[in-house]
Amino acid sequence: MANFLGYFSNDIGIDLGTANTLVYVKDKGIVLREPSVVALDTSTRKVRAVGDEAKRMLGRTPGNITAIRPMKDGVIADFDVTEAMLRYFIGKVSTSFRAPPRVVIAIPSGITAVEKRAVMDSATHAGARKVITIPEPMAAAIGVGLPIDEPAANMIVDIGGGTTEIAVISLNGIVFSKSIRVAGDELDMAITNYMKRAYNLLIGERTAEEIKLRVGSAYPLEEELTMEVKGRDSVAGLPKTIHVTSQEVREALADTVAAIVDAVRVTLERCPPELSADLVDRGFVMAGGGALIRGIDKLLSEKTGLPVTVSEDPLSAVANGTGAVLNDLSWLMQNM
Ligand SMILES: Nc1ncnc2c1ncn2[C@@H]1O[C@H](COP(=O)(O)OP(=O)(O)OP(=O)(O)O)[C@@H](O)[C@H]1O
Repeated sequence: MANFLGYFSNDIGIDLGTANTLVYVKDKGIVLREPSVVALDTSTRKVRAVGDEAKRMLGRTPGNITAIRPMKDGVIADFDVTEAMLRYFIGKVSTSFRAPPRVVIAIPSGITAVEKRAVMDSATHAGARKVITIPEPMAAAIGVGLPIDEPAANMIVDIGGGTTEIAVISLNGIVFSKSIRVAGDELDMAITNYMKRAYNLLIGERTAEEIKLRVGSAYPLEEELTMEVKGRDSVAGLPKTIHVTSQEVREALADTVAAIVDAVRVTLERCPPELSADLVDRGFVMAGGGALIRGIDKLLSEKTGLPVTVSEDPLSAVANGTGAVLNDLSWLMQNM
């Protein structure tokens, strides 16, 4: 029965993320990578733009258009808009398909049954012929190449936009997992709040993310950085420019980073002793865009005493994992 579902080439894997959606087409690899953002006409709710084009509009729309992120904390916040977004992305990659695609879609491990059903319905309404789900940390572990079929601990820490997923996997199964709704978006929010508190400076979502990317860190840097930040003075109401240092941003991020460190430690504390013993040598692998925060690997290694590796292309790990299982959907159905 191995591969009984695998004869068609129109199978796709989707990482439907809070920040980014990636689509993997079987035998082709990742063919689409766009922000999970949709711009809508305010009065008619008609979709005006999706993905990259819509993200450029975030915070800059006139009254008749709203740019929204339909996924929040790793789950669907707006069902209709998520469906429209998925329909657009699926349509974009499946122009050459003869039949509607079968879709493997990664979902957070902490999701409720109702939330899972919403994702599946959304993909079905968006044009999928069949929808199979895979827990995000499992997809990430497969995507980074961990030998999850071995009787040994494989640990993955995936810091995305809305959720941080931590899991210990052995013999194709999740032994223990923890999902917290604290990740990249919370880090951006911490920066927004800091700017308001320290400088009376109001900044938008995109600026907060840019500060994180350019000067954000979780561990002291060999050479600290500075950045010019523009926004609006909350008292005078006028445009204002300030200079912020990487030390300040690290301080702003500290509490949120600590919550992620805590979740990793809790997972380790719950790990059965034999698997803990494996982790002493094997350590864990980091994936998701949050793995790229400067020094987060160093901090986590220091706080856990374990070796930590950042995967080669952390932003693609989950999508690559969904792609890897497309070759053997029967494995997925047996194990998930
Ligand atoms: N170089 C970087 N440094 C710090 N953070 C980064 C970097 N690159 C991307 N990010 C952050 O990673 C997050 C997006 O990561 P990713 O695409 O893995 O998440 P997602 O899959 O959309 O979210 P989720 O898994 O929570 O649904 C964003 O918050 C983004 O700001």
